[in-house]
Amino acid sequence: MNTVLEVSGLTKQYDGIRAVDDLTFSLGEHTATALIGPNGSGKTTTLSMLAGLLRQTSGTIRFSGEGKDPRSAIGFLPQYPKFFPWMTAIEYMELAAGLSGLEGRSVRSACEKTLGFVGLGDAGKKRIGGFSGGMKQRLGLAQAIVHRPSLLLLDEPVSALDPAGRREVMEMLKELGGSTTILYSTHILNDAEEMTDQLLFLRSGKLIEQGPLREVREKYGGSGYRVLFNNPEAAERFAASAPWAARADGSAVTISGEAVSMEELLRYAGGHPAGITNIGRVSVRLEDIFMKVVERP
Ligand SMILES: Nc1ncnc2c1ncn2[C@@H]1O[C@H](COP(=O)(O)OP(=O)(O)OP(=O)(O)O)[C@@H](O)[C@H]1O
Repeated sequence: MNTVLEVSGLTKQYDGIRAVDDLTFSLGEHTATALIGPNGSGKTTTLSMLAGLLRQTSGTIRFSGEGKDPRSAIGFLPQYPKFFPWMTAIEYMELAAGLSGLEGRSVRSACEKTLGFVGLGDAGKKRIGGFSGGMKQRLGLAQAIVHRPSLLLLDEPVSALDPAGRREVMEMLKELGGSTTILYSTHILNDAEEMTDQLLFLRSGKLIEQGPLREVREKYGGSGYRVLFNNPEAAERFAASAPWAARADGSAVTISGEAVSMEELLRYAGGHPAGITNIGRVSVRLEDIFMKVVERP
């Protein structure tokens, strides 16, 4: 896979605080990477340096589009995009398109098409001052993608949205992911779980865990099975007599995916069916992994 961005030893030192500390990672072409970490862990500072808005104290950022004007190759959505309330959405888009290097007669249609893509097709002539928070967030995304960047950096793209808006924007990002490399920070871990090839965990400016979601998941508990019973006693009996390690919790029994295959489990359960109401697969949630990673010594 081609590498789009290579970051090595990236560090940002402010007076008295190392906001970003020696980050090394790379982004493969057309992959989506979630940058996650507690408040103040350095996500915004990292994205700002990658977007070229903030100079690093040390370290290197190598972008495969080097040589090209980064404004035309990178799209950036800040955490709190700033708008001129007196401008209409289409005027703002044309301004953003110009700053990204788009010129000529196609600019207007690119802006209209992008507004349509983010669900603001009918709002082009409306003033931004009258937009809801969700509409502004969509407009922020639209300005970041109007020039079809090869690298899209998004700082909390969905945090300001309601659940329906979040879903829509995540679907848009998935669609863009087919042709763009995306790095986004988020606190909404359910969403990250859906659209992540790679995870980067930051804590106090340091990258303390990274890797493909599947590998990180395996490392922090993996996947397994949950057998549900119609009463806790039946669950206890099943867990105590099962030939593999099984943990009863109320009316449920959890079994590690490493201990047994689904086929074996079903065969065993068929011979010991007392009280069983459901058998399913479960995976450790990203939220649980997050807590383990950030609380790790
Ligand atoms: N201009 C600055 N001067 C001094 N310290 C700063 C500056 N900008 C950020 N910091 C500090 O750097 C650290 C990282 O901040 P940053 O905003 O990058 O974190 P974050 O992970 O994006 O947080 P959040 O999730 O709350 O948005 C914080 O301790 C912050 O106070």
